[in-house]
Amino acid sequence: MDAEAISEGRRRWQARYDAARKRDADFTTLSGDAVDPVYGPRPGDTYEGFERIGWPGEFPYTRGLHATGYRGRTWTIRQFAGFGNAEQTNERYKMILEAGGGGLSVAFDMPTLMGRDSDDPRSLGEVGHCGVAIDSAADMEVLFRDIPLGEVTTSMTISGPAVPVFCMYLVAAERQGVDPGVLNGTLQTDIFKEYIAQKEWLFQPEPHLRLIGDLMEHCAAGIPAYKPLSVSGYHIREAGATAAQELAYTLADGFGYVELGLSRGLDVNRFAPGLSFFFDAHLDFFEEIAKFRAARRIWARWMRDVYGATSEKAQWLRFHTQTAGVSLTAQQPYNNVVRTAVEALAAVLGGTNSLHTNALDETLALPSQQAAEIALRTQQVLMEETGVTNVADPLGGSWYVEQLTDRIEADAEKIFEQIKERGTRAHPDGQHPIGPITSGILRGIEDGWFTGEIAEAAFTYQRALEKGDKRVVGVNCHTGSVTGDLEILRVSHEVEREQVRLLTDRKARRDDQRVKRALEAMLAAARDGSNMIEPMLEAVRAEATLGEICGVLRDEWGVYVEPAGF
Ligand SMILES: C[C@H](C(=O)O)C(=O)SCCNC(=O)CCNC(=O)[C@H](O)C(C)(C)COP(=O)(O)OP(=O)(O)OC[C@H]1O[C@@H](n2cnc3c(N)ncnc32)[C@H](O)[C@@H]1OP(=O)(O)O
Repeated sequence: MDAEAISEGRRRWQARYDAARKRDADFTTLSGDAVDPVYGPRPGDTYEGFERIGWPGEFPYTRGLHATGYRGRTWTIRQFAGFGNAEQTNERYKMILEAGGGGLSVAFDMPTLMGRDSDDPRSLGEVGHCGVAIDSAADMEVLFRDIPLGEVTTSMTISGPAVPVFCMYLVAAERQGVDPGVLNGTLQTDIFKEYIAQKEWLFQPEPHLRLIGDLMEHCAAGIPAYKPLSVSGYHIREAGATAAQELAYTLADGFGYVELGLSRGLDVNRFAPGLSFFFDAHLDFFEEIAKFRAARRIWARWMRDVYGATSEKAQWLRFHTQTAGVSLTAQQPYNNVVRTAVEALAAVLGGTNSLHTNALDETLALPSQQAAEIALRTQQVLMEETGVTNVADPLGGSWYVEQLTDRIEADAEKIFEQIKERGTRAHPDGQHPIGPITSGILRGIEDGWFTGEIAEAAFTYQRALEKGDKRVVGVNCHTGSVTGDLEILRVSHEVEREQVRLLTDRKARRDDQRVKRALEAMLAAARDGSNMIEPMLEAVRAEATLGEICGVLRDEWGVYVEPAGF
């Protein structure tokens, strides 16, 4: 790019920056020196390929979505939390908000994640263990007691039964007197990554995608600020994928949902802002920063050039990051605070919009109160003390980071080609039921391609670790010492007994006929192809349980069985 074009871009950025609101904060260095909000080539310099880097706040958004970077708004501190029953988790949320957490993030227990009630025989021993137990709208009400749903943005990590859980959230808002139309938050929903990596699916992919389409339609029409999909690379990475695989599979999944929206006749500029992303921040500091920068650039380009998005928000890739759970070690667990801080810094330098930092004891149990607080404070130390919020994309222009960004982008593009090619093999006539990328994803799930590729990458890493080529402190080098007693959070089995008692009591008090009629109406919608959200909401209002709703749909659509692979 020639010097004049670079200067022109800087002038555009400056105008945007000047017009935008900045936080009332000190943006000087620790020594008191002024720093610019962004740095770029010196006046008069040329820079080949600068259009791929650009300025924060403009296409292709490599350097961030906002001209002001974190000077306008810092990232959201969003700590993933939930355990025991709704009452206990509600207490933890109040602690998080009081300690300065910017938003909430619900972790559900395994029965809830699998669409089962607490009294289901398969739930035995799991109720309230890896998250909070939610059986019906009444639990959701307790979960958010004294927390104004119209004001706090809440993320819910749930995918198989995302839609009925979302309906419970809407009903909890109604019961608080909040208009559901003003809700802002995120539902994970992303089912592709369940088939690809995390394996918490319920139904066959096709009917499940139809249900997601209903959700997208409902939100685009009536809950404009809500993000009904958090397309997740985190679980793909944690299963052993490389950085480029994490990026490519996740963005491809995102393209799949865009194709789903388009196939339903929705306006891309209206529904695409409802797609957000969720990535892992692993330990290779620069590779992770490059991954985040490449993610924004690829997404913006595909959204504009392939899917015809013209509005800024429809081209934006917004993402939440969680530090890598898989990088934590049970050995010398206090070192995990350091690992998490480094990973969190990579996320911030990569311009994350929202962040969860893991607690040091998470390889052993759910976080204790103290470990959860240290994790939260880690973000606050980065935010308040280090100066990283002063300058947008401070590593932009680094030869290393720019080349890594280009390389990861090129690797991802190769993977998109492989996915597209699988789609062509599935539908050689070019008649894709949803879209070409979606056909490729569905074929890759069906024939175990994604799982195989991830397993291969995980195996390669494990072999390198065992040979000692890759080193982990406390595990295969510098072992011994740094011990100490950790307080371990244990969830009492009493929680399960109490939850089952509550559920039995609620079922005895509800109007069973109303529940039956509502479930039948929902089934009728499942069969006639009409949007299922309203009838599902009606069932939830009648206190139909999650297990009942998912049970009806399981019977109708069948459960998914994974193909065996070696
Ligand atoms: C591993 C575990 C498991 O499975 O067990 C999990 O999955 S845990 C998974 C947990 N998942 C999560 O927690 C997902 C969290 N995701 C989210 O919160 C969202 O989807 C998100 C990534 C888009 C972040 O949303 P957010 O509200 O926190 O942050 P945003 O970036 O959207 O910022 C909020 C508003 O401020 C605006 N804003 C932000 N920065 C600026 C700036 N510098 N200048 C001007 N405006 C700004 C945004 O445009 C937006 O407004 P406007 O909206 O008007 O544009």
